[in-house]
Amino acid sequence: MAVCSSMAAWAAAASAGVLAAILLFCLQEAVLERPFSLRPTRPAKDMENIFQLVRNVIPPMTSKKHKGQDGKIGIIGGCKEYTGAPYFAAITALKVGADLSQVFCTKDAATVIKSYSPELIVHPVLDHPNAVSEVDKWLPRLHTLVIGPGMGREDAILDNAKGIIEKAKSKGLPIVIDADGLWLIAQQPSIIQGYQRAVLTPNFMEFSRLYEAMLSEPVETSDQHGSVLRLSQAMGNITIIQKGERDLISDGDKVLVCSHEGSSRRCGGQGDLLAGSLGVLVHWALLAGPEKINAQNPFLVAAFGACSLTRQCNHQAFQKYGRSMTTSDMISEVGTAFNKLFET
Ligand SMILES: NC(=O)C1=CN([C@@H]2O[C@H](COP(=O)(O)OP(=O)(O)OC[C@H]3O[C@@H](n4cnc5c(N)ncnc54)[C@H](O)[C@@H]3O)[C@@H](O)[C@H]2O)[C@@H](O)CC1
Ligand SMILES: Nc1ncnc2c1ncn2[C@@H]1O[C@H](COP(=O)(O)OP(=O)(O)OP(=O)(O)O)[C@@H](O)[C@H]1O
Ligand SMILES: [Mg+2]
Repeated sequence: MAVCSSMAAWAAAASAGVLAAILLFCLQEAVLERPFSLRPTRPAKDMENIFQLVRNVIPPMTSKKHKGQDGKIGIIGGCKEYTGAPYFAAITALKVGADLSQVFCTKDAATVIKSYSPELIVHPVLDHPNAVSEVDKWLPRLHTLVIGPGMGREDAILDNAKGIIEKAKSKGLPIVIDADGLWLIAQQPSIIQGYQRAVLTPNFMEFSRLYEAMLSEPVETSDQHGSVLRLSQAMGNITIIQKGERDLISDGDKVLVCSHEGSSRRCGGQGDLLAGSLGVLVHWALLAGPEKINAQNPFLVAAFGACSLTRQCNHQAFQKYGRSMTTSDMISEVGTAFNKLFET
């Protein structure tokens, strides 16, 4: 770190007090530059090895398992305009290690998404008159629901999504809400408020919309930690990932910061990859049980894992493709990124 290496030159001229101030500056910089830093309301020791906690929840590969045991993820999204987003989320869930990935989209998006990949099970039901009951039939066979990628904002679809969320909550299903699912939540926060088995994954714009809807004031950009903490508390301690240059993750009690190195490439679809990976990690973190995660909030552990993985995929893909990198290139990196972060 440049400022620290030139400290020797400074030492000759600086008094002990100034030197102490420079040391403090370096230490602070070092903390902020770590892959994560923590601003807890409780002692930092309990989340120190957050990476290890993520590793602890990854299920072992054994011959004793049957198809589906490592994860059955449902994606609610996909419409005429957006077919890539649900595909990105669904295929990422499989690449992270889920066994089955199902997309529930509108009729005219289904053939398109099916054409992207034979691995996905695609249901053309989201604009069906009985969409809610059609999806409800599948909920008992899913571990996590990811709502929003490419869902669009048509009133009829948003109404169906609201009904699907109610059904999922009644079954205690963990729910990731992203993209246009967050548009719905900003209009009607009570749909999810207080449901602590949900994780919200807003980008800058989605966070601002939700924050203003819940706290009736603009986001305080100079106090990012406080803002994500306050929004989580206002939502009833739902876990929130505020995506950005650094990802801020809060359950209303703690704030984790994921600043794992990514790149300066901001192509569309990266949030959809994050949402799909989060769907799997939430299932694994809940399945692992409290002893594997130091009795921490499983949604915090899963969120940190998904943020780190997404940024690592970005970093690896950018190394290869630079400015021409796309989210599809990132998806090709999921296996090696996951292995590098969590299995070596
Ligand atoms: N290939 C696809 O099918 C894709 C579909 N997508 C879907 O598109 C729908 C709308 O998503 P959007 O993210 O565009 O909608 P938003 O309403 O969140 O964002 C609208 C616009 O805000 C701007 N913006 C984003 N971050 C910003 C920042 N930090 N500061 C200032 N402006 C910023 C961007 O230009 C963005 O398009 C969602 O359903 C999403 O899933 C996207 O995920 C991208 C890829
Ligand atoms: N300025 C930045 N520097 C580094 N990484 C960033 C930056 N902004 C966002 N990211 C990372 O990019 C990923 C996607 O965040 P982004 O804000 O683009 O989500 P999004 O808008 O929902 O994406 P999508 O296009 O899929 O909807 C996250 O992993 C986030 O950490
Ligand atoms: Mg998004």
